[in-house]
Amino acid sequence: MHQPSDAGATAGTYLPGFGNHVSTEAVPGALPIGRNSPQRPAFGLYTEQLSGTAFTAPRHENRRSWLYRLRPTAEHPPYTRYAGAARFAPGTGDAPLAPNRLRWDPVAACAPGTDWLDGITTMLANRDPADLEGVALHVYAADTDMDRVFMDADGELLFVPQAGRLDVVTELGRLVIAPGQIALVPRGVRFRVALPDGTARGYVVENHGGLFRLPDLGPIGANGLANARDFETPVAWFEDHDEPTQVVQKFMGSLWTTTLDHSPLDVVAWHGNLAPWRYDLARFNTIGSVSFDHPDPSIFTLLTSPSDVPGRANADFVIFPPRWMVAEDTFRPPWFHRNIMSEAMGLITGAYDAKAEGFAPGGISLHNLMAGHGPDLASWTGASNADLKPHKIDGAMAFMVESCWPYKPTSYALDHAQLDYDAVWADFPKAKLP
Ligand SMILES: O=C(O)Cc1cc(O)ccc1O
Ligand SMILES: [Fe+2]
Repeated sequence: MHQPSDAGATAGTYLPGFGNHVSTEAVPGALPIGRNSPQRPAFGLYTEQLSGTAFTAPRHENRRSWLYRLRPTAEHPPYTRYAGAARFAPGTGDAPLAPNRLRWDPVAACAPGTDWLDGITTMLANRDPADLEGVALHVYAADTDMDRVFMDADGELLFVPQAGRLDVVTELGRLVIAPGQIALVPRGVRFRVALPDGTARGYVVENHGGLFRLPDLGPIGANGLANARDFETPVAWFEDHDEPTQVVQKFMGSLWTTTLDHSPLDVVAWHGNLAPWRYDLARFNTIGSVSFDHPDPSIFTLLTSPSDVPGRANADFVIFPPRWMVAEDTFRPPWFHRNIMSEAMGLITGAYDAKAEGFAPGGISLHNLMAGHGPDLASWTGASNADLKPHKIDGAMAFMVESCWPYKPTSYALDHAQLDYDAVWADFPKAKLP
């Protein structure tokens, strides 16, 4: 039967560090010592290796964990197409991609009884999951705990809550996150999401490419931005639940389902360096200009997924946290620019300094490669005339998923974009030559 909390550590027990080699057991003696695959694991547990990188990946990039579970994952009936989650993973269509800038208001409230999975709307995607490259941006709105279990074979999932906490119950442990925190579930790890506050909204970044890692710091030095010690990995937790459990998985862009006669969240012990984690954005050590000019936003990179081209990210996850603006003789908000990288942005709370209005918490903006963008007229006017005293941008948290691959909006997204986004850059006064 269901024995959540007594069967191991309760939610809220975490181990610090990013990408560490962790050993954790919810039942003493469950974890083999000195070998991965003993002939007869303790208690008749089943051994399983979960690989997040190729067996032969260089050692510093190699990520895998060993799981010791009540039943082997291999024991399952065939998958058939899943009929729910109508706005999840619908594909982006073959129509030519217009170069237009686009912006979206938050999605409408969900129908009552919608869980996190069925409450997902896919907004933007680039590349095919089978390419093992690219990223997708989904939003969710939900008001019901999941009974079923989900697994994404197409990529790792980065949760960015915007309203309401999430209790992410995974094969490798439980993570509770609130708005202002983020969490990552590796590709292939099964989980369900409960809503401690009854409702929840937010974003999910799905990364098909190289695993998110901490960026190199270059001249910044050995410390700064997101520090490794502030990431938290849950200890082992399992449920012993012999009841029918629906499993839904995303595989090659479509959703599939099967039903097990037990819960697959049955990993009693595990060790390795492929694991879920959570991180509090308030721990981000924000670095900026203390002289003049507005630095490139790469200074705010929290996580990076590299592509095959050095320095050109498959996806950078970048945040715009509260910070002091002190630069002298400087236009302080983001400048006008055109970028070879494609920029998808979301807003967790507050107001973004380049957009006076129209970019609401829960909304999204898209500036694909070479799209001219930057401050809207109101922000430009204000910042051009501001008294340049030290000023704190406070109470705001925006993020950007910057990708070398242009994003395609889904057909739902195209049908629901704001109609007049271009107008925010209308009516700039012409420069006057002497
Ligand atoms: O377009 C945006 O708002 C994101 C952004 C922020 C910034 O500070 C500099 C460049 C940039 O693309
Ligand atoms: Fe930009």
